Amino acid sequence: MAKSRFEYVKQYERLDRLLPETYIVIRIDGKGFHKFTKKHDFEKPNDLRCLNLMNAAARVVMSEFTDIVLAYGDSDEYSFVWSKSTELYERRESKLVSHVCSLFTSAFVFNWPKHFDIPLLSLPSFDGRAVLYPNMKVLRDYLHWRQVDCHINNLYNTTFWMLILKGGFTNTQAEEYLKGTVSAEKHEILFSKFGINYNFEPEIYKKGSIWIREPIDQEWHQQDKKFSVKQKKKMVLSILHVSLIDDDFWTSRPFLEVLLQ
Ligand SMILES: Nc1nc2c(ncn2[C@@H]2O[C@H](COP(=O)(O)OP(=O)(O)OP(=O)(O)O)[C@@H](O)[C@H]2O)c(=O)[nH]1
Ligand SMILES: [Mg+2]
Ligand SMILES: [Mg+2]
Repeated sequence: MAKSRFEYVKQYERLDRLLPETYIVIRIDGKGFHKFTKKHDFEKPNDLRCLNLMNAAARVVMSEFTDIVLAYGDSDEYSFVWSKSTELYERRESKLVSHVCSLFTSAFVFNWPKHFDIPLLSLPSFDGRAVLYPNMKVLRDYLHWRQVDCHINNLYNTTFWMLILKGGFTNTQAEEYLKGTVSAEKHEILFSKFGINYNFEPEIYKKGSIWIREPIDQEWHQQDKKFSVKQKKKMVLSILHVSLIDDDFWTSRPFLEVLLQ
């Protein structure tokens, strides 16, 4: 078929194939969730309904894109880690990022009524970015970074909101009170003022959530070779709230590194 004289405009499009043989991480983050959570009167500092909804939306994304091996989420963000060898959409960044973002958002909206008994009062949206990591060390350090961030924020927010909700502090007073305090001091404030042992706080708040694709057959847990497509299709998605920084997370699940290849 003859090309139209307008066809030349295609040349203006940009190639955006992501570097091969690198781990792709797509991180999405809620737009203006400070305002969104206020509007929907979320519980402070953690609203379990929202965390469950975020986890449900992440599960939808992982079910749709089987080259995502694991995902880590906390607060209003989620990181999706793809196998190094994925060739989905020829690794085109805009295709991958926009699909993940829009599917996550529609799953969040679609599943809202299952988690909240109030209607949605504004339209949530999520930004997205792809970052490439060249080896397992940096990939693991990336996940550690997000989990440490979750821990630091949660310890701060738990102490901050206790001071306000139970301690009678104003926002400004609580902020001033916590300025410059280290972790141990926040633990101490929680314990001495409110009788809270931070270590006993729910793991989902302290560690965030991790979805993994997991073989159901125990033998596959030991496998150090590649998985067949048939085996991959039979895998299940499991959610965990554990330390990613622990070597144990990886050594007890050797199939993850195989899937990530
Ligand atoms: N009360 C409450 N607030 C939450 C919860 N989860 C997230 N948030 C709010 O969402 C915000 C997320 O932080 P950010 O992603 O840095 O900020 P943002 O307002 O979404 O702004 P942008 O991401 O830059 O668009 C937090 O600062 C909280 O205000 C929750 O479970 N309960
Ligand atoms: Mg946000
Ligand atoms: Mg955020």
